[in-house]
Amino acid sequence: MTTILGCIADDFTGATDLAGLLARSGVPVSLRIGVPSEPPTDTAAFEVIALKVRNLPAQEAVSECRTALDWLQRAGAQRFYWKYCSTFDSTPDGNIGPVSEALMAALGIHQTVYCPAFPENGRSVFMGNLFVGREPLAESPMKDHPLTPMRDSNLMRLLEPQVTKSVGLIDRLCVARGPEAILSELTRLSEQGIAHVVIDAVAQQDLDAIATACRDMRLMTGGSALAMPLPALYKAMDAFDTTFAPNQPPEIASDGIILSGSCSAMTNAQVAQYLATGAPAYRIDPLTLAKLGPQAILDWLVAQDLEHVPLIYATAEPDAVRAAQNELGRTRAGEIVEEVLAACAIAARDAGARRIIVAGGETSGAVTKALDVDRLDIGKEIAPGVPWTFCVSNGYQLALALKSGNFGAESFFTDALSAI
Ligand SMILES: Nc1ncnc2c1ncn2[C@@H]1O[C@H](COP(=O)(O)OP(=O)(O)OP(=O)(O)O)[C@@H](O)[C@H]1O
Ligand SMILES: O=C(O)[C@@H](O)C(=O)CO
Repeated sequence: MTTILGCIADDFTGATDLAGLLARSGVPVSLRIGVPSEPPTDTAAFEVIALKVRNLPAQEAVSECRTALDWLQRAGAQRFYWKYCSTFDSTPDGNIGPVSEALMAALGIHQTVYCPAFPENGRSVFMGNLFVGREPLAESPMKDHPLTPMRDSNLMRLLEPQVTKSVGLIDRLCVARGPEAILSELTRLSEQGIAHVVIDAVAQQDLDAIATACRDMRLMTGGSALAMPLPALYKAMDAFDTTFAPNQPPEIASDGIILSGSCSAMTNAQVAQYLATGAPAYRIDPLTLAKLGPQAILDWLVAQDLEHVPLIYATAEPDAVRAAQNELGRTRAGEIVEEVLAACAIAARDAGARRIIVAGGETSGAVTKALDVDRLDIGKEIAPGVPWTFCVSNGYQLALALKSGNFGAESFFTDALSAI
């Protein structure tokens, strides 16, 4: 099937989030892990390429995203979506802005929109400021993120140092007037040379209006929720054939493992709640790991009964994360944890785990790469933005749930296990 929308996601949980929200419309969605080495065949109407580029140097991120764009263009896509985090995770160097500008240049377009709002998960944008629940981004737990601490809530100020062209805003007052008002404001801003337009949205109706206004844009950028209305809009435009057979989820054995590398406030609460169930658990201390290596963790894992779905976690409160980073450096602390959780995923799979739950985007990237998975099928949504996915790793059929740090209820881990 010719691809209608080609999507590039900057991390793996972001990719499953986007694929899950697109799949809510019942359309065929294919999720590729990394840019496929083969030319496109057997493509879906909606293709999502999961990359791990959020924390790379900007030039490397740009180069990977350009390669993804080329593949999606070869799949026939005419419209594209650049998916980043609903909490706009980035640094002054990027990578949201540099990738947008590179994709715009490659597509020969002069304007795009930015909207990370995801109202179902409490992310809203008002007067260009991003809120997490009722808190401005910079006052939310995101201020302590281990890799991209967010210390400003204003999306224009966050984006400006990342791009070379001008940044503007379409505010909620305009969005509330509907798609035509949004379109004419985009045109007015374009005439003023504004290339990067942040758009307010506090509710899904706002995102529906923005998506309607922008449905013909060659490149949109944002969180997953802005993309969610696109399948229905394209169907209404007769942009693709809507007859297809839905996939049947495979039967998956119940042995499993939970690997948590996210240190978000929500993951801390989810880990605490899972520990309270009495499930077997191992806490990774990055300082001990750096000193003694991973063997003790792997030995513990192979001694477990995977029917009880053990939890291995480095999840910690901000003070403990800072202490590890002060000693090891931010990048090294992150890397050694990701490496050991990736090694645990392989060991657990080889010991019979068929349900693997991973918390954290970078962590999910490391685990999925280690499992050498190249494609995920999208299954049932466990929580908004977190579907079960299915894949084959080393000949084994696995179910993977890749949970964004902040998503899911406190009972997420038990919710996931009972949703399959
Ligand atoms: N105790 C710890 N000390 C220092 N770094 C840690 C610790 N535990 C985990 N990390 C690192 O913190 C980073 C967490 O990022 P990750 O993307 O996995 O989670 P997240 O940001 O909460 O998730 P998402 O991107 O989906 O919102 C990883 O690189 C992980 O290895
Ligand atoms: O948008 C989000 O919050 C998530 O999909 C994500 O990108 C987490 O890394």
